[in-house]
Amino acid sequence: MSSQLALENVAVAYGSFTAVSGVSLTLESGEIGCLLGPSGCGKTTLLRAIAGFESISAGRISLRGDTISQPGAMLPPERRRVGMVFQDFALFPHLSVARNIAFGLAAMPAAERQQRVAQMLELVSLETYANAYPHELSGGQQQRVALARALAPAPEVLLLDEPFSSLDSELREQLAGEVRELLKRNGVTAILVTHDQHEAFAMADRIALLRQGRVAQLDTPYNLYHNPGSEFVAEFIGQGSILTVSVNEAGELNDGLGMLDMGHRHWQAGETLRLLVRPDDIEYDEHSQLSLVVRGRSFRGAHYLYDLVLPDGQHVPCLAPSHIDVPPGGQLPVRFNLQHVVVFEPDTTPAESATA
Ligand SMILES: Nc1ncnc2c1ncn2[C@@H]1O[C@H](COP(=O)(O)OP(=O)(O)OP(=O)(O)O)[C@@H](O)[C@H]1O
Repeated sequence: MSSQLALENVAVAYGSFTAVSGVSLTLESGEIGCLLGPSGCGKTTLLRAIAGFESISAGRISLRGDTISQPGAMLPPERRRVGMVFQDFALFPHLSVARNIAFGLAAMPAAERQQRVAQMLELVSLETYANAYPHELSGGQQQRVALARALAPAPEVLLLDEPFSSLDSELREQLAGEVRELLKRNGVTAILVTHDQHEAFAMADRIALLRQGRVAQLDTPYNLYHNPGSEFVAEFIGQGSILTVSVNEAGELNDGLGMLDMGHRHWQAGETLRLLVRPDDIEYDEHSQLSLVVRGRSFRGAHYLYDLVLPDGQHVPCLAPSHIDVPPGGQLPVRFNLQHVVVFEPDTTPAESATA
């Protein structure tokens, strides 16, 4: 059976500049995907290509097996059965909530339209706001109206363009979780664009992390964090440091501290490796012989995130309970717990250019 949405080897060019190339990904029915990445990596360009606002210069985009974009041919946005929620919600200020939601249903007979609007109001729990105007609603409520409006025509895929960015940061993660619940409950296939990994984690089943117009890794949130395939992914996702370490004659890793306990893993003597160390790979241990200098720290409520200096000058993060209160310049006794860390071969390839 065909995927709900499939991108095969898609490229998008603006004149001679190739903004996106070689992008392949599929979404199955009811799946929530995410395009994540730093500013300028091509997220919006890809979303616009899926919506039909941007033509593609290579590859194919299809919805349930039907081609909607290929070089030189594209179905116009209004014929794609794609719904869109914009960054600023784009509600019509002079229309009531109900009329905003009814906007895309002009072709429907009036009675059916009214029923559909009522159903959408219920879906987003705004039944009592049908006659309110957008300015009378909170940011979160406005967003639910935008969602209801986009879902009203029953699109085959819902596109969400940075849907939480105009809301305050406290609300964002909570809303991302709520929107996920709503979409999952209703079996909506959706794709979200964001540069915020917490939003991506809270909403998506699978994430395509983009770098300079290409997919750096397409994976579950768990794998992106725990099994990053490259240093770029490791540095973009979560916190951590990448240490340069050498392998000694016994095949063990040595970083100037003595040996790092890596469980049963061994490497070729003489090699240099890059090791991803996450804050939870280094634990506070009051009995440890090893103390590291505190370079800085930030308060996280239950924890301090410490920035510690190794004897050779490299830094490592460490998450310690916040009652362990060592100011910068002090020494924190720690233990390395590196059984699950990720090791990279040295990355000598220069960053790829997006321009083909
Ligand atoms: N209309 C355009 N004409 C020419 N270049 C463009 C156009 N739109 C985007 N670009 C370029 O294409 C690249 C990708 O842009 P895009 O807006 O897709 O990135 P993004 O990942 O969505 O970034 P942001 O998170 O900042 O919105 C950038 O280098 C951008 O400068």
